[in-house]
Amino acid sequence: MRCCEVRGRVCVAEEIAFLVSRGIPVMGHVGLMPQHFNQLGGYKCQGKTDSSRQHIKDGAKAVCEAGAFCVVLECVSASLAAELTQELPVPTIGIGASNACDGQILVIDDMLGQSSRYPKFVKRFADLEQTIKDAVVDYVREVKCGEFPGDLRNASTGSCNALTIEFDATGCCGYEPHYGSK
Ligand SMILES: Nc1nc(=O)c2c([nH]1)NC[C@@H]1CN(c3ccc(C(=O)N[C@@H](CCC(=O)O)C(=O)O)cc3)CN21
Ligand SMILES: CC(C)C(=O)C(=O)O
Repeated sequence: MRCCEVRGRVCVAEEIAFLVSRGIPVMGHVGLMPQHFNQLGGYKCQGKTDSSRQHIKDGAKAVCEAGAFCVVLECVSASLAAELTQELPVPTIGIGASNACDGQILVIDDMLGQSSRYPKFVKRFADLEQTIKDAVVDYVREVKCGEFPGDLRNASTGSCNALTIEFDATGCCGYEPHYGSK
C-alpha cells in the first residue's frame, strides 16, 4: 500500500487531516522519532514518566481523530503499547514497543544482520554480514591462488555457462550468449 507517514503528536493533527481530506492515506507515528533525536535526548524508550505517557496518549488519539489509518509506536514501554492498542480505534504497529501491538516493524538490514549498529530491541534472524565477508574472503583467496576463474569459468571455453534466457514465448527477445569460438 502507498501512504504517507507523518511523525508527531497533537501538533501534526492538522497536517494529517489536510492530507486525509485529499485522499492520501496517512500512517501516524508517536513515541521515539529519530528526527527529534536532540529534543528527545537520544534514542531512548519514550513514555517513562506519567506526563510523557499522557502526552503520547493524547497525541496518538489526536492523530487518529485526524484520520490516520494506523499508528506506529516506536520504542514506547510495553504497558503504554498495550493501553494504546486497546484504546485506539486503528491498528498499532510497534518497533521496540513489545508484542502488545497489532503489528510489527523491523528494519530489514537489522533482521538480516547487515547493519553497522543495532538498536537493543533487534533480533538478528540471519548473519548476512558474516556470510558476505566469508564469500569475499573465499573469492579473494581463490583469485590469488589462481583457482578462480578456472577453465570451467572461462567464457570462451566454459561448459557450465551454457545459458539461454528467453524473455518471451517466441524467443524474439531471447538472449543467447555466444560461447565457444569467438
Ligand atoms: N538500522 C536502524 N534500525 C532502527 O530500528 C532505527 C535506525 N536504524 N535509525 C533510526 C532509529 C533509531 N532507533 C533506535 C536506536 C537505538 C535504540 C536503543 O538501543 N536505545 C537504547 C538507549 C540508547 C541511549 O540511551 O542512548 C535503549 O535502551 O532503548 C533504540 C532505537 C530505531 N531506528
Ligand atoms: C520505524 C523506524 C524504523 C523508522 O522509520 C525510524 O526509526 O526512522
